[in-house]
Amino acid sequence: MAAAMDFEGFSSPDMENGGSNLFSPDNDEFDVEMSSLLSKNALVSPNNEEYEYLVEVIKTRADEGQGETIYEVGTGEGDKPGLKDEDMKASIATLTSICESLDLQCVQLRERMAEEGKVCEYLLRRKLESQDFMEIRVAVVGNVDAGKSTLLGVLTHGDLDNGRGIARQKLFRHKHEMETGRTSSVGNDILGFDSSGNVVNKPDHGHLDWIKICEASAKVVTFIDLAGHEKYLKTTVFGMTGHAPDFAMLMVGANAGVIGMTKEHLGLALALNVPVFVVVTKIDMCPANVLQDTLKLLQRILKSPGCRKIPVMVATTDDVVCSATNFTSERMCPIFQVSNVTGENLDLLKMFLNLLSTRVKCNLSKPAEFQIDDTFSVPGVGTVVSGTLLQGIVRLNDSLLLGPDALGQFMPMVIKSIHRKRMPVKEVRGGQTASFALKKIKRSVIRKGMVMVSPKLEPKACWEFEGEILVLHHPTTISVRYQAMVHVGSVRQTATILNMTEEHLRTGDKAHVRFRFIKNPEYLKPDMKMVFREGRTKAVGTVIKLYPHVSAVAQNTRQQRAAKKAQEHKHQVNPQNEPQKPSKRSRRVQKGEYRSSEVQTNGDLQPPPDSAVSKPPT
Ligand SMILES: Nc1nc2c(ncn2[C@@H]2O[C@H](COP(=O)(O)OP(=O)(O)OP(=O)(O)O)[C@@H](O)[C@H]2O)c(=O)[nH]1
Repeated sequence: MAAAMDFEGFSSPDMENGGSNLFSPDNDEFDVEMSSLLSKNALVSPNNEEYEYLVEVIKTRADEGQGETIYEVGTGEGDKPGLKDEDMKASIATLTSICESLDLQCVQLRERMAEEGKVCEYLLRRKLESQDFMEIRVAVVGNVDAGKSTLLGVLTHGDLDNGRGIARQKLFRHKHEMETGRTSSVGNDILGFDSSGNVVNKPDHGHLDWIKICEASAKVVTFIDLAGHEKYLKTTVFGMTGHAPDFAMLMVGANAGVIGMTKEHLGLALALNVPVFVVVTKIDMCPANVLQDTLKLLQRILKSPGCRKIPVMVATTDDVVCSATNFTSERMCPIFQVSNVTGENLDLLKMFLNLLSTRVKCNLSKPAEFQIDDTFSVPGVGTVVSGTLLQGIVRLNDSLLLGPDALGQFMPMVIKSIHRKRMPVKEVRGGQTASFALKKIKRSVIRKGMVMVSPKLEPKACWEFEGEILVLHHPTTISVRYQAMVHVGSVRQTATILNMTEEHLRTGDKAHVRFRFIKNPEYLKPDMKMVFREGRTKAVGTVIKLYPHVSAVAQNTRQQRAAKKAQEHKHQVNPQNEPQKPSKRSRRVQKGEYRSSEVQTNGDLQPPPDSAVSKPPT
């Protein structure tokens, strides 16, 4: 039961989502007597025992795919692919009945003729409660004017563009963006799909109600719209690191081609291990020869030793199913050609987005770890932080630690309310983005790069860390004491090179480098991907070692004041009961280290009660 790969030069029997063979003998629960389950006829007329086993297998696959899987009917181990019409009918009936028992929606994706008959692929997607939905994050990158905002406007609002920027108007957030037509900040737009894969976005007078979209969706794709202009590169890098995208959508204007920041953005996605797919826009206004030149150059760049990608042109629904189910393999790079004005091929792109499955394994059993990417002050609510829950589960009223502050300390805080895509919820799970309202925390104490973690993690901040880096570009040489901006997760801070394994680094060099943040200690973890940049200088790499700073948990100021007051009160009531530790000077006086003339009669130098000096000071 393996999905066939139609693409030249690319065959991956070991696919992560669709077509993976769960009946393989490696499966622990595999029973040798059930070898019939490996056959393409497994679903034709299973007996009770076989049926139960099939239910279990499909349930496991759906669980592993966070609620969905792609299932192929008509292929089997050692069999020539294809089923006769009658057998296919019986198989589909069995599959439908299994899906009903598991509350899965079963939608046919494609049917093809193989050697011995038909092969069909189905999307099995769990029908989720209105409060729950799967989440995919797609970073949208590409050079200025490639059509990023326009495509997002068209996809999320359903109306085509006029070629003069009408679709993007719905997305701009700042007045200057309206005036210049340029995106400058990280923006989010959502596209919801129901369990059958239909788009649920229904704008009301141009306005999208996020809560309605989420309630009607089984899967929500969040687009992280990043700026294309070089002067906003810092924001773009932050979007790619701080917003933890599952995929990157690289946009290329067909007529302009691979220009400006296109290669830069592609390199960034590659460095951060984010799988990329390409969307070539404006095919309605581009002469055929120019389009061909753009596609040729694009393919050449993707195949080059620096990228090592396998470009796949997506032109049919078959191509969509194959590329979506094999996309997480990271080496494959699907290429779409669309027009935001005529709508050509937008259906293929939507189908592809609907089939994408999240890359991030959400470790729900691990202690919670939330990466903050923004803060807000909401009237009547207070301080709100937004970001991504990297692991664990966070529920209402949970106590977490917020930090690190400038001293590297973490402050206890309580979750007052939770929103997912503006919808109030009771909990959020690993891999999902959310906003939390925090009890009694001022917005001014929070900065980007801070985290909120479970106290079980015993978080430690670090001023210094070691990274294994590769210099992608530097006009001269990098040496010790060089300073540049480090991006790791949502951390964005200047760091100095303290030392490194090479004396100097030039373009193309690799080294182990020890960095020190200049302003605040930060919460990092080994294996995080990092970008180190300043102007045109760029290095990418991985955090390999941390030098942890203090691991203190700060009391919040109100608690501190209350504790201090209680202490003072105790002393006033009966100061003799709990003598204070004598000062260094009074201890010396006690030991006769000072001459009597030096002894003054202020309280500090009064001989303390015996109990306080019973032990020699250490
Ligand atoms: N004819 C045609 N015009 C398009 C298409 N897509 C976008 N445009 C036009 O191209 C121009 C630029 O599009 P934008 O969406 O602003 O480009 P962008 O990539 O978001 O640019 P930045 O936000 O500055 O990074 C607008 O005038 C759009 O109307 C298309 O498929 N066909």
